[in-house]
Amino acid sequence: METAIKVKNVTKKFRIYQEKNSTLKERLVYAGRTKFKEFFALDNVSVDIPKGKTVGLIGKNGSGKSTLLKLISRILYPNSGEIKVYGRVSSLLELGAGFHPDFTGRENIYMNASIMGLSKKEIDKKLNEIISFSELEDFIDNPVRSYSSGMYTRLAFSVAISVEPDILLIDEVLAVGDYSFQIKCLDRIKLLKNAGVTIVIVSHDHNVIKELCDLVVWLKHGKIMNYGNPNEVVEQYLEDLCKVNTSV
Ligand SMILES: Nc1ncnc2c1ncn2[C@@H]1O[C@H](COP(=O)(O)OP(=O)(O)OP(=O)(O)O)[C@@H](O)[C@H]1O
Repeated sequence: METAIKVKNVTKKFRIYQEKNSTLKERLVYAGRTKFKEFFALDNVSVDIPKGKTVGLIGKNGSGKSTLLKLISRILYPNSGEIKVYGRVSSLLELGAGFHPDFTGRENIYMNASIMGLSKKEIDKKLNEIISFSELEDFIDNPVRSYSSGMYTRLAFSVAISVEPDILLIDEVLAVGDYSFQIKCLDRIKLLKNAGVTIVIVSHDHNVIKELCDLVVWLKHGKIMNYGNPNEVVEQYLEDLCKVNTSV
C-alpha cells in the first residue's frame, strides 16, 4: 500500500523551565542561565499513514497528539528522526492559527489559501463557496478578532477544505463549532475521505473516531501503544484509563 506520511524514529523534546535560581550558590553556578529540564513530547515514534486512509490519534491530554500533527505539518521540527509527506497538506490545527486578527474574514481567506498554495485566480473562483460553507456572509468583512471561537473554526475549516488537499490534518476543531456545523463538517470530511484524501484527525470523541477512521494510533507519554483497528485500539485505551483510575 502506498504511503502518504512516513514518520520514522521521531523524537521531539521540549524544555520545561524551572524556578529562577534562588540561592547565592545557584546564582553563581548558573550565572545568567535559567535551569530547565528536557521533556519528551514524542519519544522515538514511527508510524506509516497509508494513502487514502483516515487515521485517528487518541490519547490522554499531553500524550503528544498535537505535537505529532504539528511535526507532520512542519510547524515544528523533530530533534531527531525523519518525516516524509507525499502530497499537498492542509491543516486545521490551533484555532485561528494562520489568521491575522486585524484582517477581515475575506482578507484572511486570501492570505490563508495563498499560503496553502492557491493562486489569486483560484481563490477568486472559490471565494463564494468558502464564504457560503462558513455561513459567515454577514461578517465576512469584519476583522476576525471580532469573531467567536466557533466563527473562527467555521472560516478555518472552510478554507482548509477548499484547497483540495491530498492530506488533511485536523486537531480537535470539530468540538468548537455548534452541533449543526459539526455535522456539516463531518459530512464534508466523509466526502473528502471517499474522494481519496488522506486524513489524520485528533479527537477525544471516540464515536467520531470509530465512525470515521480506518485506523487508530494510541499515544501515551509520547510513545505509540498501539496502531490498528479503531474499535480494538479505542477499547484498549479505555481499559488502560480504567486501570489507571482504579489503581489511584
Ligand atoms: N511549545 C511547547 N513548549 C513546551 N512544552 C510543550 C510545547 N508544546 C507541547 N508541549 C508539551 O508536550 C506535551 C504533549 O503536548 P501535546 O499538545 O502534543 O499533547 P496532546 O496529546 O495533543 O494533548 P491534548 O489532548 O491536551 O490536546 C505536553 O506535556 C505539552 O505540555
